[in-house]
Amino acid sequence: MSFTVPPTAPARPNRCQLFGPGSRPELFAKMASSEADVINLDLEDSVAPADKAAARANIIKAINDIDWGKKTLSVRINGLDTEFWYRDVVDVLEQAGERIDLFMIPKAGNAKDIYTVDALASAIEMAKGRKKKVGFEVIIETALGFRNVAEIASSSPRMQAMSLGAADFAASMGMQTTGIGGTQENYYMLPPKELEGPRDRVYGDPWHGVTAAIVAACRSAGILPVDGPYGDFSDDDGFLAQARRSATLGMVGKWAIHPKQIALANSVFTPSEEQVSEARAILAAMKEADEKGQGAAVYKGRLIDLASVRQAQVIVRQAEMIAG
Ligand SMILES: CC(=O)SCCNC(=O)CCNC(=O)[C@H](O)C(C)(C)COP(=O)(O)OP(=O)(O)OC[C@H]1O[C@@H](n2cnc3c(N)ncnc32)[C@H](O)[C@@H]1OP(=O)(O)O
Ligand SMILES: O=CC(=O)O
Ligand SMILES: [Mg+2]
Repeated sequence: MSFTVPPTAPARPNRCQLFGPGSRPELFAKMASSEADVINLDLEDSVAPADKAAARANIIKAINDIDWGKKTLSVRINGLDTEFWYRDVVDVLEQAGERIDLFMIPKAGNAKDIYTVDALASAIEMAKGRKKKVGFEVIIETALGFRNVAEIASSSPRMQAMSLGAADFAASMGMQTTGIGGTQENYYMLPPKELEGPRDRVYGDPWHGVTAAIVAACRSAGILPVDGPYGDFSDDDGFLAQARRSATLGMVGKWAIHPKQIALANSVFTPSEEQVSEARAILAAMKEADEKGQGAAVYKGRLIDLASVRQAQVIVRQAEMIAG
């Protein structure tokens, strides 16, 4: 290990973040009774400009009136390049009670963006005598945010999580797609032409680079890396494939933009019984090896050592944290 020890991420489940437009208050009670760990009430891109004020009022009322249970409750504010964001922060922090947990800051470009919202939130919290400091989560969804992902992740003690926003990210990067996340038709490789046999397409993952960058930034800053939206909510298999790739790379959860995606996300980001018992078996085998004074051992024909212990602990800790 480096002498620099990264802080640990918040120990709370974040397997699924369910979004709903602030302009559709009829959805709020359904969101509260869902199986999502995190609720994101949206003031940004799912709310038309003419509806922003009404959506703010809806969200303030919902924060105050609805029983959100143990869920993490987050409000996505508008981007810092708009005329809306300051009023989102001011109205919510002045008028909503302490039940709100997080602001989600979209299109984060650099640490100064987060500092700006931090300064405003801090002033309001002091003025209003709020006891609980609101936390922050951000979306990496621009080329600038991708470039500055590490400074954004460690920009404020309020930071708790960071999501990949595939739709805006694609737009900002100039990617040739209108799909929101997942496999892209033209992102493929072919076997070398010298090889015999059919040249079937092998699809790559166009989100791999930014996903790995987000995970590294989050893990070294002690915050939670999260995969964002999968737009085609009629494609369960596509959602599962995208979520499994993110989970394999270290993300802890994924957004749902429709309630049918909640169970899919929860299934991927809850370690399965097989994964947990395999991890526990590795820990037991290493304990036995340790008692014999060995740092490495053979488990089911493969090497395990102290790194395997750390890998197994990730899965066991995740399962225990989710079980509560
Ligand atoms: C790129 C980004 O920024 S993504 C993040 C921002 N986007 C969003 O927040 C969009 C969130 N999702 C939605 O607004 C909606 O789900 C839509 C527009 C995609 C589809 O809405 P609908 O056409 O009403 O969906 P549909 O008819 O399939 O709904 C089925 C049921 O789920 C409910 N439902 C739909 N969306 C949600 C939701 N987000 N949360 C909770 N319940 C919901 C409906 O009310 C309906 O309930 P019912 O069976 O009791 O009548
Ligand atoms: O905000 C989310 C996105 O994908 O864009
Ligand atoms: Mg976006």
